[in-house]
Amino acid sequence: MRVQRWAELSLKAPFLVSLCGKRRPSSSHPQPWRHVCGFRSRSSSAVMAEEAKKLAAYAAVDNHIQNNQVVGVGSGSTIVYAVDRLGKLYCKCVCEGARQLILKHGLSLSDLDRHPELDVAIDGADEVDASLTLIKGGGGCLTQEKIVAGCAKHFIVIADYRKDSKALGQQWKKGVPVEVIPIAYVPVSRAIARRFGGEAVLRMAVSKAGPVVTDNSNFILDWKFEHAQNWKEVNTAIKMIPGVVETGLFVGMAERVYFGMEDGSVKIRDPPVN
Ligand SMILES: O=C(CO)[C@H](O)[C@H](O)COP(=O)(O)O
Repeated sequence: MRVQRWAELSLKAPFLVSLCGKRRPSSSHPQPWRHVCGFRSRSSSAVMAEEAKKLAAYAAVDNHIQNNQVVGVGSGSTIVYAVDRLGKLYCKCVCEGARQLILKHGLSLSDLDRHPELDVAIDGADEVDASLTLIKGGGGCLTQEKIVAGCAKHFIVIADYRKDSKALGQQWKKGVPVEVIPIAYVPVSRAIARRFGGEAVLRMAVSKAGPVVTDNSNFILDWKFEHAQNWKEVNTAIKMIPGVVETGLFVGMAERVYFGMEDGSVKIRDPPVN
């Protein structure tokens, strides 16, 4: 589908569905969006976050993914809905964090060895600012997700309304995840705090003793920053600290973000035109 460049556009579900050219509302069915996409009636109360995730995921898949494409798939609770929607297509998925989910939906699983270039990648986010800078890594998969997104011709993000921010830190209070080589976590934590302020705290596991260990056998620091920064510069500078593997700052990567909104609409945000 042709990607149009709207600065920001809010679509009601029926219009969106018709825009996709896939499920044109039929006059014989007064509320087709309820039926086809599981949307709530527009007259009902505000949609819950879970339903908003689904709205965003379905719209993004319908608008950006076609049969026979190779698709990078992230992880998290929002991506579950995207995989559900992908289940109706024939495509190959490259994904580490949600392998079982991909297989469960009968989708074919591939990897970056066989497909180093992806047609599109789709993923959730913990927060999205006005410039489409993302915080990711709440689930600890930031490094693999950044690699997959970086291999894609188009990187599309899906989120519910709670992730929509003007500036990072407004909504997501847990800080920027930074994946570190285990022996380096104390020096890296001190270096980040000294250079950029705030506090970088070792993420502890919930159902086991000790720190969270990533899929790459590393630790995660959650950097609770104090104020807005130049995220591109900060991302580059943190990555230069010895022992840092990757940061959860995704700067200049997302091509479009779909937010499922409380009123049942889907809001699309593209990067600002400079
Ligand atoms: O970055 C991620 C995992 O590392 C997720 O994409 C992010 O945490 C969003 O998750 P959810 O869709 O559950 O809110």
